Amino acid sequence: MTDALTISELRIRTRSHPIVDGIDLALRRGGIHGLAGESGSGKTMTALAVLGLLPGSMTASGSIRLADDTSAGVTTGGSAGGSAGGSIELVGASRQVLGAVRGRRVAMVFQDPSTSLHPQLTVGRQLTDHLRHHLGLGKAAARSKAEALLERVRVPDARASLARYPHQFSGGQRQRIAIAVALACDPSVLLADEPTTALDVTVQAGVLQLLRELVDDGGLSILLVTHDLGVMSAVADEVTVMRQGLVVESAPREQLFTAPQDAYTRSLLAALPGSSFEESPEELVEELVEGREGAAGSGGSDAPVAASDHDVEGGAR
Ligand SMILES: Nc1ncnc2c1ncn2[C@@H]1O[C@H](COP(=O)(O)OP(=O)(O)OP(=O)(O)O)[C@@H](O)[C@H]1O
Repeated sequence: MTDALTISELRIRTRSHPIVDGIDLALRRGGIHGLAGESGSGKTMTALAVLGLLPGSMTASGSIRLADDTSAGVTTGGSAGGSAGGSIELVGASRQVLGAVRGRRVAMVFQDPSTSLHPQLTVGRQLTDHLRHHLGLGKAAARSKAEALLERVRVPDARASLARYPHQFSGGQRQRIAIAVALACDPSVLLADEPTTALDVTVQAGVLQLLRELVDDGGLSILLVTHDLGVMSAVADEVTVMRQGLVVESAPREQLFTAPQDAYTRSLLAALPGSSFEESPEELVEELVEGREGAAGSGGSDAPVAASDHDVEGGAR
């Protein structure tokens, strides 16, 4: 299977009405695929369907296939949830298959990092518990991997940070820590649902840059759910636009932003300040943040990550 995740004819419905009405989406390996669209269009439910985490009142049909590069596969047989032809079907998968996929092959980060962090456990404990439970690591190995994970997501002073509690970090650093937890088992796919929406504009850039770096470093593909097309323009390689449970347009970033085919996409883009898509994602992130700072009348700058997150010094109490 060439793509990291392939969604085909996905339908999600409650007893009374459709939520997602037959969508297709291919998340390329080593790419960021943006899922955009108005509130209620079905973006979050699409992401939750990947992990089999839809509300109990909803059912899914169609197909979500996850590339399976391991020789053993997740399970030994069966068509629903089985590993076949180098991929694992997630729609209708058994608990056993979903349990093996969640957190290990596919991880998720949410708008509010507190969703994934326990307030009364140190960051080190949360990471090491996770690593010991999922990867069976010993205490020392788990601690050293936990420290490496915090370094990977650029939390300053990783070793000392292991002893701190989530409330001792700023919002941006908490989101980085939530990303570290998500990456603990080296998933191939990260579902990021509005990961920067709750953050200050200056902090958003650092987190977006981190997502880009994680993908560029190799081994990770990201489905980035956001209503914010500015964020999309900065980091996504491809963008799918949803409206009322349907895909209205799906295209590479440049094409979508410079030659949108659909009237709804055009109306969303009309609200954005113009950008040149010849620039690198890093330049676009910078431009996005500068534009927003200007609009917000902020005097802040896109300083290096630790400073722009005004973390540890500014955030740790
Ligand atoms: N627990 C639930 N039970 C029933 N319907 C729900 C539930 N959660 C969400 N919905 C409905 O499902 C539809 C799709 O919601 P979803 O959260 O996927 O939208 P979204 O595109 O992610 O929007 P937003 O950007 O506001 O999060 C909406 O109409 C919403 O009202």
